[in-house]
Amino acid sequence: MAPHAEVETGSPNGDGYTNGSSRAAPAAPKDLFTVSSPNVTYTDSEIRSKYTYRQTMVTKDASGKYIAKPQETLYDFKVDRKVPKTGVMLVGWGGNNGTTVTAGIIANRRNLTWETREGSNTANYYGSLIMSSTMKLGTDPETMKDVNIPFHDILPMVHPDDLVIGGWDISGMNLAQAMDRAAVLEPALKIQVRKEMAGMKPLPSIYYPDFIAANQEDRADNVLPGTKACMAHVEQLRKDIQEFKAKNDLDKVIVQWTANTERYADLVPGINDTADNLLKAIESGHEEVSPSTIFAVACILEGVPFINGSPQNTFVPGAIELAERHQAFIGGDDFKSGQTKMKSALVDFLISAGIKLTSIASYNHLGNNDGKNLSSQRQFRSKEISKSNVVDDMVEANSVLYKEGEHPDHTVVIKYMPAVGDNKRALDEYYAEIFMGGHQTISIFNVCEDSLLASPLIIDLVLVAEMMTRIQWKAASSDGTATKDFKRFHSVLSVLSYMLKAPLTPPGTPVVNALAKQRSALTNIFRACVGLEPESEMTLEHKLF
Ligand SMILES: NC(=O)c1ccc[n+]([C@@H]2O[C@H](COP(=O)([O-])OP(=O)(O)OC[C@H]3O[C@@H](n4cnc5c(N)ncnc54)[C@H](O)[C@@H]3O)[C@@H](O)[C@H]2O)c1
Ligand SMILES: O=P([O-])([O-])O[C@@H]1[C@@H](O)[C@H](O)[C@@H](O)[C@H](O)[C@@H]1O
Repeated sequence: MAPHAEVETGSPNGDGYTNGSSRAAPAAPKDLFTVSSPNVTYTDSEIRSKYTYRQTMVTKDASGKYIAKPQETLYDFKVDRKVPKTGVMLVGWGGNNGTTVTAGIIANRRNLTWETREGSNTANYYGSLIMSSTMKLGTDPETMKDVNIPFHDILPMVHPDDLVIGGWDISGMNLAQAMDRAAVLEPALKIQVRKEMAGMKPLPSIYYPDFIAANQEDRADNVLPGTKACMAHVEQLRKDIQEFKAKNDLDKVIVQWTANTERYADLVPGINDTADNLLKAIESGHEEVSPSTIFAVACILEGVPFINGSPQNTFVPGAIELAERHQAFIGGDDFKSGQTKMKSALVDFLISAGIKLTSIASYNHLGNNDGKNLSSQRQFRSKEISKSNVVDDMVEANSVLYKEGEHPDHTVVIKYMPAVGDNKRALDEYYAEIFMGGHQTISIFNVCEDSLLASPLIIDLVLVAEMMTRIQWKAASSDGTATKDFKRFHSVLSVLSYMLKAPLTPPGTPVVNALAKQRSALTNIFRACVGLEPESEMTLEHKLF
């Protein structure tokens, strides 16, 4: 993996920041590969590629027969090679995920090891697609074997060790105290990061009690004045971001919501249906504007990518329109960490194998604060939606098994059981019809250590969102004439879908939940940026000889 800058351990200054100002700028990573092609050029600052995007457009003739027509579109991609000094601000920084990902990055940066009863552990980024998975670069012509590279090396991405971390929380505990409260990490690890984390204190946040469970009130001792939307809150959050960026001498900031799951906001015409109405609603203090939407608006106006790791409908239509207006990046919803990640792979396998899944029963219980918040029906409803819709695209794509509107029974249950803490238990039963009236029953018992599964996703979401800010494209029209200037991808980053249960997509575009398809999309978009063809498993070189 490309080396990254040796950085000092930020000596915290206690006001919600690690002291990034003394940190060295990330060294320019040494390229693991270059592409030798007339369609790809490298300069010190950019990678340029000409990429032919091949699709098959399908129409119907008068008789109703499909007509499949191959179509090619030539794109120019431009990638900024300069890896920026990047900070991440977590909303809910003092939570289980926030403290765990912070400790994890510190431990990796310092290459810590710690003893447990099973033996010695060394810091790693397992569970991060970007940091711990590989992709096939190509084939060795001598051996005809695959050449695989670390996913992180396909494009000049930020290294998580170099991330500067800050954020907000309605709980005023410093990160060391909050790490103890979370009860996720081993004492032998905690003791090594405690000093640094003790100096990290979340910034006060906005708290509108009606949006999260009432049982969260006892944590809310670090809040800004005001319990409903106002433009002062938007401006304060923008100021927080500006100060974090300046104090830590950052080039980029990414903001992620890993705070509690909120209830859904009602979609109210004239209030949150358009960008202008949403801004007016904030001005007027409308009670249907949630804290997460306030954070989204602040980030959009500040030009900072905002990602929602929880299931609520943060991105009301007005927020999406505002993001499009400002060409700001947004992404969400709801980290896909354990039970649902498994589901989005297993359901894809079953249905694409022609097995008719007829029911899915997903039960899970957990004992962390997330579970406590989700014990409230309105907050659970947000999660139930995101956990239930994950099979829709796979079912709808198979008209052989399912008639129009037909789908498997699907139930989701979440219970709060304090005893198990962060070690969520997921129990699933998949019931399917198979050949000639047979049935297949798959029962899974899956202990998901929630925060240790979610933390690598938080990192991947930051790395991919930041990378997307350095990629631009323009399309040569089908007649080959050059078209408009370079522009960024659409504001809604559906490319983040692999890490999310309920992927947000540009209005009117389809939602893909199948895990393999999501990974393939991310992989092949990044490959296209360096002029490489999509990964194909055809391996004709092994078949046609
Ligand atoms: N595997 C996972 O852990 C996982 C997977 C998918 C989604 N999620 C979602 O991620 C979120 C965080 O999970 P967690 O386990 O860290 O929960 P947590 O309850 O431990 O942490 C949430 C934190 O948010 C803080 N908070 C609440 N409202 C806030 C506000 N308005 N501003 C700032 N801070 C606020 C709380 O004080 C708390 O510290 C939850 O919404 C959860 O549903 C978690
Ligand atoms: O990602 P996943 O394991 O399917 O879903 C999880 C739920 O099972 C769990 O109840 C909830 O607390 C987590 O926030 C997460 O959403």
